[in-house]
Amino acid sequence: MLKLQDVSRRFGGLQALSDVTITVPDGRVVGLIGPNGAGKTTLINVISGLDHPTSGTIHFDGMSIQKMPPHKVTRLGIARTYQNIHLFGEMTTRENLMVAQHKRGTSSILSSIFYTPAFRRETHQFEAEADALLDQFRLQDVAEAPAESLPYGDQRRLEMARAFATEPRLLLLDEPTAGMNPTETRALGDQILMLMQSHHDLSVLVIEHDMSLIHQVCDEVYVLNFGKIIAHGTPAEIRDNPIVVEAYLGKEDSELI
Ligand SMILES: Nc1ncnc2c1ncn2[C@@H]1O[C@H](COP(=O)(O)OP(=O)(O)OP(=O)(O)O)[C@@H](O)[C@H]1O
Repeated sequence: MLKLQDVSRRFGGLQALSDVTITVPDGRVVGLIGPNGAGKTTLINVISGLDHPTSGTIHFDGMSIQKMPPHKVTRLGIARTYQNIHLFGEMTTRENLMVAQHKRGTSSILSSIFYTPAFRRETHQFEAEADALLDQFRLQDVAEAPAESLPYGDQRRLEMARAFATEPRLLLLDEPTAGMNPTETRALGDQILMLMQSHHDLSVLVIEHDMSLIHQVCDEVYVLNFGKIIAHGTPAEIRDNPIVVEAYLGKEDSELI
């Protein structure tokens, strides 16, 4: 379980997060919505160790993580995707997955140079797991293609598969459907639901502007506005909440439906 308690992040004079308290229980999909500039990416950055809160605490399974660097947070079982795609473009789809798997590998550099039995076993295990991920994320047909040559929707799915290759217990998704059409968005929602069915302990925190995805996958939703949580509830409760509607209608680019 992830628990943020009174988390604040100030950038100079700008209060990007202000006393944010949220919980992501095991086995649940929690949505985070809010107008542009509300602080959503900052929130995912402080959870994943890319940034740190100015004050407040973050606990994952009871362990304090608010000062941890990103690689330690990943090792604890928290993985993320980015709003802008962060793939290794010249590497193949399969290689992108295997790089992520090696983050949890135990073989030393020496064992790889001498190609020891332990190193070979680990490599075979990673190859088998990469095949399973390619299958699960419907990327078999593009397994040997450079990531940069993939259609946009496939690149987004590969980002999610690569985060999943680290075997996370908490997946942080930063606008996973950005730039997708409604059919691709629906398919990505199905993908998240399938992951939840096959991995009962997995929890997901998803930032989204697309309310159809929020309704499709989320058990509960938090709404952030000017760095503050202004509402929390089921997707239906959030849709009907006048405070939330006002926060969005106050913006010219209101996208809440
Ligand atoms: N490193 C930084 N230095 C200074 N200000 C920052 C920094 N990162 C974010 N901010 C500011 O913090 C506020 C929150 O930004 P953030 O990117 O978290 O919002 P967001 O809700 O993710 O927005 P969007 O939906 O547009 O991605 C914004 O005003 C942004 O300009």
